[in-house]
Amino acid sequence: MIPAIALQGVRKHYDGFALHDIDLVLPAGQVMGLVGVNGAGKSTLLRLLMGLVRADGGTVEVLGQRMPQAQVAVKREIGYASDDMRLYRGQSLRWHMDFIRSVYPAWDEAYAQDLLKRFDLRPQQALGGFSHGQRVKALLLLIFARHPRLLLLDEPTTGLDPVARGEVLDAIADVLRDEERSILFSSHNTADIEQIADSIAFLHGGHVVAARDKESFLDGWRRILCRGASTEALRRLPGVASIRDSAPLLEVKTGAFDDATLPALQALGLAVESIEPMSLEDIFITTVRGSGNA
Ligand SMILES: Nc1ncnc2c1ncn2[C@@H]1O[C@H](COP(=O)(O)OP(=O)(O)OP(=O)(O)O)[C@@H](O)[C@H]1O
Repeated sequence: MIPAIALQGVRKHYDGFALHDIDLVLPAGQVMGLVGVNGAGKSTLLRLLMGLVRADGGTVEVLGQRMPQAQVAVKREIGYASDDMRLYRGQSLRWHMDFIRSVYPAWDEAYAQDLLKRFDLRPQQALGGFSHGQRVKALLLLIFARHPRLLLLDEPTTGLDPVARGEVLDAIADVLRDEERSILFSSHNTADIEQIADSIAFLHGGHVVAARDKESFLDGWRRILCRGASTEALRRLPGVASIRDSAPLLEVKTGAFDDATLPALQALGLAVESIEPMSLEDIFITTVRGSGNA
């Protein structure tokens, strides 16, 4: 099946910032979470996918078509939510719904009505009077109700209160339940990503520092406490990303935990005291600190 997104060797340079050789594939029907701190390059990557900016090198394919060349055709199939999207503050949500309905034959009014209720939005109210959370939900409603094949959501949950966050995440999860839709969404909130993503990419300093499916991310990382001394051989063990000496124990974080890990530690004279899974947030921070891409 044609992937929803395929980036190969993509580069983009700005004064003081660059995206470096980005390779990323989002299979059709999956949700990918793009995690990165402020300024990591998340919005730039999404703009490249939308054809809003042109890459300096590499290839960008969206729904099987080259971007930005195919952007006119492909954009009809993409729902893009970001700060770049300008809604008319003086017009009501109903006005926006009618406008999009007139342009997109796939507009689903019953679904739009359902989302109005779930998001507790008043369609006659002018958008200028909406709170930030209401504006985000209005934008998502306008996108979701036209059933795009691919959703590109740039930090859809940032700045939302916990209730609104839950509503938005549930709505995103629902989009996938009914049909074969693909979603790429960015966030610096790892909890949101953990909740709904099938795969995760960490972006830092313009590099993809890790990209895997969620289960293998969580399965592969462990925090191991042991007794013994840190050595060069320990630092060189596959996957070891951080070693902290908090005497009398040594804390080792590894991203390549498997059956060989404990025998390897024992062979170095370390006595393992405990092995704990790691949260996605801890995995992200450890990966970023160890990436060398400040
Ligand atoms: N058009 C542009 N011209 C010059 N620099 C740019 C441009 N667009 C983005 N940048 C720079 O690229 C870097 C990455 O920005 P980007 O918005 O992609 O990051 P981000 O991960 O989305 O950050 P945030 O979480 O703060 O939104 C920043 O240093 C930004 O200043």
